[in-house]
Amino acid sequence: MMIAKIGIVTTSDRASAGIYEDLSGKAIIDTLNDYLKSPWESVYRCISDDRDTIENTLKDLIDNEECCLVVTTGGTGPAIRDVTPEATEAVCDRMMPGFGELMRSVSLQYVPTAILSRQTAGLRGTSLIVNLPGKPKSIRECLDAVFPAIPYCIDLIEGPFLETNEEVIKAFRPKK
Ligand SMILES: Nc1ncnc2c1ncn2[C@@H]1O[C@H](COP(=O)(O)OP(=O)(O)OP(=O)(O)O)[C@@H](O)[C@H]1O
Ligand SMILES: Nc1nc2c(c(=O)[nH]1)N[C@H]1C(S)=C(S)[C@@H](COP(=O)(O)O)O[C@H]1N2
Repeated sequence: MMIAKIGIVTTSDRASAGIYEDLSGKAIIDTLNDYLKSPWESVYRCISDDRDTIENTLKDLIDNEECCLVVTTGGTGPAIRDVTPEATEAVCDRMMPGFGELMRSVSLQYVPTAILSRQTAGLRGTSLIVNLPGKPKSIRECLDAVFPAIPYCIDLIEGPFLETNEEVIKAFRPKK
């Protein structure tokens, strides 16, 4: 069976400088370990909120590491240093706006400031990039909402077959 490589990118000036531990990157890895039954391998990066660094990291994870999926955390808000959505859009050839729409909508159940996240998603060639907010607790809140559609999206871009632990999260595949 093909092992899916999944990129995890934390963009945070403070986590990358070691001022605090990167709990959000860890939360992505823990969540994917919970969700996925099929074998997968994480390729992890914790970087500053610098736009060129984010773009180069995303390109490296997709073009060289061959990740079928890259999940980012942080840098989606309105602060001046928050540029993850712009970096994502710059490296993608097609955007997937439904991800941001759904995550913002679901996140409103948890925080009234959900609308402050400009999180998006898009395709670079045959890889999917999904932005999550920076707060550790937002990771599961957002992934629980959008992950059911991710395995089918990866099927459509001809990536590896992602199988989930159905008691934790059920992947929805409209066509067999
Ligand atoms: N990767 C992370 N690991 C642990 N806690 C985080 C992380 N990212 C954000 N947080 C927490 O969430 C709070 C708000 O997140 P926010 O995205 O504003 O981070 P931030 O302060 O912009 O990070 P930075 O300024 O270092 O890039 C932070 O103050 C921090 O307590
Ligand atoms: N699910 C969820 N979404 C959330 C949050 C949260 O706690 N949970 N925090 C919001 C806040 S306070 C901000 S400022 C934005 C942007 O966060 P970021 O700059 O860390 O990416 O995400 C928003 N979306």
